[in-house]
Amino acid sequence: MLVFADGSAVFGRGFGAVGDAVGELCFNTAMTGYQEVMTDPSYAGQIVTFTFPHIGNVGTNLDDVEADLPHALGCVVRQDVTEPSNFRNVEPFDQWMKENGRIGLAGVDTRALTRLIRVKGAPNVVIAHDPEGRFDIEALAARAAAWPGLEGMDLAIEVSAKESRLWKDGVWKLGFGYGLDEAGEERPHVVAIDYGAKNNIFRNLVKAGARVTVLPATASYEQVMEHNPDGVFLSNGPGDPAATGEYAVPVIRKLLDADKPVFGICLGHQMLALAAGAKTVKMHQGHRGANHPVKRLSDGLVEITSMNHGFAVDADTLPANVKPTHVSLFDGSNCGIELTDKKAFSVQYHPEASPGPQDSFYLFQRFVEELK
Ligand SMILES: NC(=O)CC[C@H](N)C(=O)O
Repeated sequence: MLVFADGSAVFGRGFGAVGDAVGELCFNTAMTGYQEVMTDPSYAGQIVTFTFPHIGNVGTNLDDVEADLPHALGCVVRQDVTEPSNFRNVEPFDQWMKENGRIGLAGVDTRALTRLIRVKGAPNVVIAHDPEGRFDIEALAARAAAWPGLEGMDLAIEVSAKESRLWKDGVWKLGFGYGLDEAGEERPHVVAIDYGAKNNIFRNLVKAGARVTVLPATASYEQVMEHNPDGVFLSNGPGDPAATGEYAVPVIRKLLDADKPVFGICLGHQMLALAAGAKTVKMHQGHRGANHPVKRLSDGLVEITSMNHGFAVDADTLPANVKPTHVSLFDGSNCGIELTDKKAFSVQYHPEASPGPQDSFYLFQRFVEELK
């Protein structure tokens, strides 16, 4: 069941792990890519309602992962998970959820739940799974009420890579998998700061022609510079961008002062904006899906994008040297910036897709070409 802070509850049929977890309930409208969504570290602290009814029907595989583990705490789905039907399947979705300690709830009216989130905003809930049905609803509601919520919560530090490493894989090809990066030393060197990165971002940087070294979120300015980067990439990640405190924004400021080219995605976009002097705000329901239209302001072209964010850059707070470059056609919120006096730009959406359309792959090429 799902238990809300006010004591209301939604019942369904449990799958995956037995137990309970507290977090923010959000919804994602993507029609493909549930394994990528579940493993996206930006979903730490969240429970995902999938609006698409057939979740789990292609099972899980070893390739479609954005991190080593699922990071979403659980998921809520309409249909019961069926036998996997796909040549790439390795393990059924419900078993994969169970092995990874993630809770699933099926048989829920996900349309009603989504409407509730849209009206009331993303609520804090407990998801609980007990095959015997022994639920202490009052205690679970109290837990949901006591959870402080994502605003002010720093989660990037928890999911970030702990060690630095060289990234090797390129993008996935049918029959070949991810393949190895044959890149030589002469390729531009991107130091990617991992605040909870999705793997497909690094794969796309490699595909665009970069050599990629991944550093932990807590890497200091000096540690970044030791790797002699041609450019620095700021990754996506979970939690409140304004709560990343001392380890992120001050380092980004120093990188800008040193005129290092910077490219940021999602949390990285929000933190570049903070470093430039803008503010971020918590959104009512957030944007999560794989078909969000975004307008590129330079020429009016519309990109269909993959999105996953619950915070946004407040466009009214952008300083004079920060130009908005992209805007959401759903609600007008800021979706991209460029610093006019530095080589730094970022987008709120996910050009690496996974899941989603490939309209925005050009951004990786643009960044790597600039470094060349
Ligand atoms: N995908 C992301 O990087 C999400 C950024 C941030 N945690 C948000 O919810 O807005």
